[in-house]
Amino acid sequence: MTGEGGAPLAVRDVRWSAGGRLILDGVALDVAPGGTLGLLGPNGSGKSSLLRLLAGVRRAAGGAILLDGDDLAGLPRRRVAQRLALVEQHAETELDLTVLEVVRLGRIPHRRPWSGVGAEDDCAVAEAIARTGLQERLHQRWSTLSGGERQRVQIARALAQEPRELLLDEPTNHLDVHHQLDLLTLVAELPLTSVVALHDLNLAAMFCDRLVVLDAGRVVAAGTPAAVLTPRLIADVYRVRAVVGDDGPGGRPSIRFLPGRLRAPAPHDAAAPSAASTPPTTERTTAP
Ligand SMILES: Nc1ncnc2c1ncn2[C@@H]1O[C@H](COP(=O)(O)OP(=O)(O)OP(=O)(O)O)[C@@H](O)[C@H]1O
Repeated sequence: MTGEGGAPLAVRDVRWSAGGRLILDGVALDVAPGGTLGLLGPNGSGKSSLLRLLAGVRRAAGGAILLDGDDLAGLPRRRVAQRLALVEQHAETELDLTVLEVVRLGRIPHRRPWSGVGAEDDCAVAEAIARTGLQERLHQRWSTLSGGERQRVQIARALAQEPRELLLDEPTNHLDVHHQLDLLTLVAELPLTSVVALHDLNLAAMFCDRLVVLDAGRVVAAGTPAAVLTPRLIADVYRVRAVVGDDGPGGRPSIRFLPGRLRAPAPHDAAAPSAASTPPTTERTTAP
C-alpha cells in the first residue's frame, strides 16, 4: 500500500512544534519513488526538522508521515531503520571508531540480537565503501578525518543500511566544489529515493528531479526545478534578486544572484510592494 497519491513516502498535513513555537505548519508532500527530491528554504525554515520527522527520529504533533500507507508513528523503530537512512548535518560518533567501524554501524538495523556479522553485512559495507571511494581510509580514525571525509563516511554508513529512502541534510556542507559535484552525482545515480536538503540553488537545479520549498515551516512551492526556481520565488523566499537562465546542464535553470537585498514586507502592510513585484526580479534570460 502507498500514500493516497501513490508515493511510498508521503507527508500529510504535518505540524510540529518546539520551544513553544510552531516550526512545521501543515506540510504536505509526496516523495516519488526513485528520484531525488530537493528540500529548499532559508535558514530556520524547517528543513532539518522535516527530515527528522521523515526519518521517524521525531514525532509529528499533527498529521501523519506515511510509509507505504502506514503511519510511521505506529511502525517499529527497527523496521523504519531498515527502510530509511538519515544523514544529519553534524553527525558525530561518540567513540573514536575507524572508518570501517562507522560504516558497519549502518548494518545494526538488519542484524538480529546476538548475531554476528554475516556475509550479507560484509557485502553491503564493501559496496558502500566502494561507492563513496573510501577504500584508502578504512583504518583511519574518525577523529582524524577532515569535514568532507566525515561527510562521505556518514553517507557510506547510510548506504550500508541499504535503505530504500535516503534522507540527507545539507550533504555538501564542508565539501569543495569537486566533491560537491561528486557527491550529488553519486546520490542522483543511486538506485533509491533521496530527499536532500540543500542551500545551493544551482546544485538543486542540476541534481534534483523535483523541489519543495519551505518558508517559515510551510510549503510555498513544489515542482520541477524550472517551475520552482523563478526570480519571483527567490525574491519572495530568500529576499535576493536573481536572474534565472535556462543554460544549466540539460537546459535546467541556472541562477545568477544580483547584489542588493530586498526588504521584507512589513507585517500587515498590504500597501507595501512585495519583493516579488520588484521589476528586475521577474527577469528570465535565455541562453544565447
Ligand atoms: N528542539 C528545538 N527547540 C527549539 N527550537 C527548535 C528545535 N528544533 C528546531 N527548532 C527551531 O525550528 C526552526 C527550524 O529549524 P530547522 O533546523 O529545521 O531549520 P533548517 O531549515 O534546517 O535551517 P538551516 O538551513 O539553518 O539548517 C529554527 O528556528 C530552530 O531554531
